[in-house]
Amino acid sequence: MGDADSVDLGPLGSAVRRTELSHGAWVDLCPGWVSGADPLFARLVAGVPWHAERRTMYERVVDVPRLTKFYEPGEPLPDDELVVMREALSAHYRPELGEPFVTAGMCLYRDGSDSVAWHGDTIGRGRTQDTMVAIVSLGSPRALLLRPRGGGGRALRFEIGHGDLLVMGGSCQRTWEHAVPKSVRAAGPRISVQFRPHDVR
Ligand SMILES: O=C(O)CCC(=O)C(=O)O
Ligand SMILES: [Fe+2]
Repeated sequence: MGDADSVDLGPLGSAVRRTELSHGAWVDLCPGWVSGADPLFARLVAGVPWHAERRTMYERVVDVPRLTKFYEPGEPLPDDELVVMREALSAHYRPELGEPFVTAGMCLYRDGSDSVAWHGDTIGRGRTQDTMVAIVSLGSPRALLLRPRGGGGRALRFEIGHGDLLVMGGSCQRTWEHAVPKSVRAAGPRISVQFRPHDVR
C-alpha cells in the first residue's frame, strides 16, 4: 500500500496479456496497472507545460488536435510517480528490450474532438528496428486502434481507461499503425504517457 497521495502499481508479470499481431508485432495489455492516479492526473493537467503545436498540412497551417510535451533522456519528469512507472517498466521489459525506457512523450486530449491520426512511431530506430513503446493512459477512456500498415485489414480496437498499460512491441511501429480517433461519445480529458527507449519517437 502506498500513502494516500501516491499511486499503486500492480504487478507486471502474469498480469500482462500479450496479443501477437502479424509480421512479428505484438501488444501487451495490463488493465488497471496504476491505481489511485486521480491526484496524479490532476497534477499533470495543471503542471505539465503543455504545448499547442501547429503543422502545415495540404498547404494550410492547422492546429495539432491535442496538447503535447516531450521529455528528452535525462530531462527531469514532471512528477516522481512517472519515474516510478518508468523504472518498473524498464525492470520488467529490459530482458526482452535490452535497454531501459528513457523518454516520456505526453499527450493531453482535452475532449473527444482531440485525436491522433494513423501513424507508426518511426522517427529514429523504430523505422528499421524492433522496439517497444509503453503507454500509460490516465483519465477518460478512449479507443486506441491498430491496423497493419497500408490500411488493408480490419483495425483492432483496444479500449484503454484510467490506469491501463498498453505496450506496443516487436515490429509494431514499422509494420502496423496506431491511432486514437475522435470520439463522438462525450469524452473528458485524457493523458497518454508514452515511455520509449533512446532514439525512438
Ligand atoms: O494517445 C495515445 O496513447 C497514443 C499517442 C501516440 O501514438 C503518440 O504520441 O505517438
Ligand atoms: Fe504513436
